[in-house]
Amino acid sequence: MARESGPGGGSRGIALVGYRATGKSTVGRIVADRLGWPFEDADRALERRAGKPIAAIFAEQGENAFRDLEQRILAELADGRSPMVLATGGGVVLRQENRDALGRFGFVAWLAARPETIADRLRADPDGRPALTSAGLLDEVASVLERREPLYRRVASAVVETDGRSPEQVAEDLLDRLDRAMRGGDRFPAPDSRGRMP
Ligand SMILES: Nc1ncnc2c1ncn2[C@@H]1O[C@H](COP(=O)(O)OP(=O)(O)OP(=O)(O)O)[C@@H](O)[C@H]1O
Ligand SMILES: O=C(O)C1=C[C@@H](O)[C@@H](O)[C@H](O)C1
Ligand SMILES: [Mg+2]
Repeated sequence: MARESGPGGGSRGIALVGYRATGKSTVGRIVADRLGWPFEDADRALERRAGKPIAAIFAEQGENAFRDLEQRILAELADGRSPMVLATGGGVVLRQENRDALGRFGFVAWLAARPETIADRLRADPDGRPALTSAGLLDEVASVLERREPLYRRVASAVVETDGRSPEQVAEDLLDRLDRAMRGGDRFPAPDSRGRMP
């Protein structure tokens, strides 16, 4: 799959990208537990730094200010040397600087889902996510996702489908993809997806 920074080129571990409610935070935690690696959620790191929820940043300072902070947080998180599992924000791929920073991760998993699935999950998880357009929920998801898909694809080492699968099944698939990528010779930091050192 095409990448801007070369497949498996980074040493920062695993990053999960994808639209809202594709399960980056939920699945990322499971994968980190399985690997025994630290887990970080870029959205939560950003909220800690800002001292307020993302919705308040959008409302008070606008989306651009949020994107600037998102870029700073990702740059910091990508700058360590030991492996971690990072759940990113859904719009992280919008900026070239962020796509470059994702190249510091050895494996970038794109969690994918159909717009209908995403809208259903968002309705069931009213987490105060700010609107991204003035359209209705399903129209917003479909149109924003369509615009972002080429960007997710550009940074992804693998696409992991999440429709009709539990977070545990998605995590298992991700770990299998990781194993396969390592066997395929991609450079990746130890240990492997079962916690073994190569
Ligand atoms: N595979 C799945 N099957 C069913 N529900 C799921 C699945 N993955 C995630 N969910 C549910 O969808 C909601 C959003 O999940 P989560 O917060 O992990 O997504 P996210 O990709 O991190 O979203 P965001 O970009 O908004 O942070 C939660 O209620 C979660 O339980
Ligand atoms: O898709 C998006 O643009 C966003 C997704 C969330 O993870 C947050 O990063 C924020 O709500 C913006
Ligand atoms: Mg999340």
